[in-house]
Amino acid sequence: MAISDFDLVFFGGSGDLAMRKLLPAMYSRDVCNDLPESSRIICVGRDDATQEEFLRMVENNSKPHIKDTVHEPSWTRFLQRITYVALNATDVSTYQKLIEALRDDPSLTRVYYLATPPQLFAKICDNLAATGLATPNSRVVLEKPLGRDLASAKQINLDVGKVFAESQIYRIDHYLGKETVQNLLALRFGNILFEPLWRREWISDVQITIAEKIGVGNRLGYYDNSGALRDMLQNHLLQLLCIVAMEPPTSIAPDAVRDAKLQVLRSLKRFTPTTLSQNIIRGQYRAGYIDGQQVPGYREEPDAPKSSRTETFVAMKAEIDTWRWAGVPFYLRTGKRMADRLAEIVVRFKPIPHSIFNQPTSSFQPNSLVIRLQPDEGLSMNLMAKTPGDSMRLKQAELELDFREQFKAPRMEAYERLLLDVLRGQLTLFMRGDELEAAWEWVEPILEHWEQDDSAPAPYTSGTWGPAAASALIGRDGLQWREESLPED
Ligand SMILES: NC(=O)C1=CN([C@@H]2O[C@H](COP(=O)(O)OP(=O)(O)OC[C@H]3O[C@@H](n4cnc5c(N)ncnc54)[C@H](OP(=O)(O)O)[C@@H]3O)[C@@H](O)[C@H]2O)C=CC1
Ligand SMILES: O=C1O[C@H](COP(=O)(O)O)[C@@H](O)[C@H](O)[C@H]1O
Repeated sequence: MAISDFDLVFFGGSGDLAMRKLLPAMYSRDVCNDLPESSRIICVGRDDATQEEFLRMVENNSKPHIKDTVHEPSWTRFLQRITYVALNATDVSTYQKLIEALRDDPSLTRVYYLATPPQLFAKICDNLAATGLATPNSRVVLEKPLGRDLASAKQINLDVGKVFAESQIYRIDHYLGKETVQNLLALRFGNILFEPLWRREWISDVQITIAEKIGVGNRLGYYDNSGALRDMLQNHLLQLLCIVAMEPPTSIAPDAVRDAKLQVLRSLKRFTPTTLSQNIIRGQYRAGYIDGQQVPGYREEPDAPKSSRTETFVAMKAEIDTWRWAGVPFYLRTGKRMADRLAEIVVRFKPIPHSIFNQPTSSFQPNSLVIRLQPDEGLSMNLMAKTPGDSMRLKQAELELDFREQFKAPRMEAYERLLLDVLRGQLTLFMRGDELEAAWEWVEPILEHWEQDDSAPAPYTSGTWGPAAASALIGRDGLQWREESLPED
């Protein structure tokens, strides 16, 4: 679908996110000729920089983050789209500068992307309304964190909802922009093969892992107040779980998909005092080695509180109380400074009921489907196959689908896809307000439990797969995390 002419305003346009992700994403789409000729990008910050100074900042801080070789004429054209506006987003009297930078044409799409601390969302929306900028043709994009608990998420929904209709609000979860996540929809609902098996009768368990090698980097101020549960699990992991577990939506229309995801979130089994302590593990990284380089522990990171109890790792066993999923454990895990950068979903099927071969049933690895999001994007299906030769020996073999190899198409970063969707007015890959609240509602008892529990997160050495307790969590059910079940190289 073609994009019509737009003015895109990045509040926080001078910040880290805009420089590292948003502007490079817009350049990448521009170079592919996805943006209308006259469309404009307005970057807002407080700093009194001139247009020239700001463009130098973009040159120095944003251009290096473009993945492909920069095509200089396209880069020059891209810079010409950008206007820098210095204003204090909380001071309505400064918005005149923004009014002057915007084109006064109701046929244009107008997008306000709030890449600022969330404490500014309400004030920015109020000020946009007060200055007549919250027009019916405008859209607002909200960056995470979308709250730090249920009450603050509700407040954001309320504040933004006073000015913009739900159909104008785009809540970003960049995992939904990842190619494989959308491919999961294609796999489940574009094929007849999987859906009949996609249920408790055939699936034994599901593992979802997002492991990172990086530590907190320069985001300690934010992260120490957040932790892995708020930063990754409440949003990215739960969104992945929803797409794996949801009932077939009637179409790909935004509300059809979002209704189906909401149903999953509302069906997640609530934790009890017992399951809260048994089924959730939190950890914090200690010094160790990543790719042969020594790295400090979380508490030794610059500015980290020496006795911080913020979790940099979380693993849990979740369950979904529906006919389709009752009794199927969903193991979720995420952490920083882990052994590898890896994001994957592993769907394990039940074992065969009886062996007709001269091999015991226990020698048959149950089939599993591995959906890889990172580092590469693809699927692998593990099957039992006959080994070559004159004896009937069966061994595990892999059917592999590498999306990039298969389609030979250039890769699109998540932010590129999501920004295009905002500009097209396509809401399917964005969270609705009630989804956001349902996710917080489920997570909140965990946060409360940890607040009352004065024990520290389990330490784990950087460069490992997390605390031993995470292996014990899944081991209790006679299972292993996928990497633990793979043969050593
Ligand atoms: N950085 C990242 O990788 C990610 C960040 N986020 C979230 O995005 C948001 C922004 O993050 P990030 O870019 O890292 O933060 P930065 O601190 O780097 O940037 C904040 C931006 O907001 C602007 N800003 C702050 N207060 C005002 C104000 N009163 N008026 C106008 N502009 C203002 C700053 O402008 P100036 O400095 O000129 O005042 C700056 O452009 C945060 O909520 C963060 O949690 C989410 C995902 C990833
Ligand atoms: O939202 C976030 O995601 C990143 C990980 O994203 P990825 O696309 O690189 O997997 C994480 O590092 C960050 O802490 C979190 O805020």
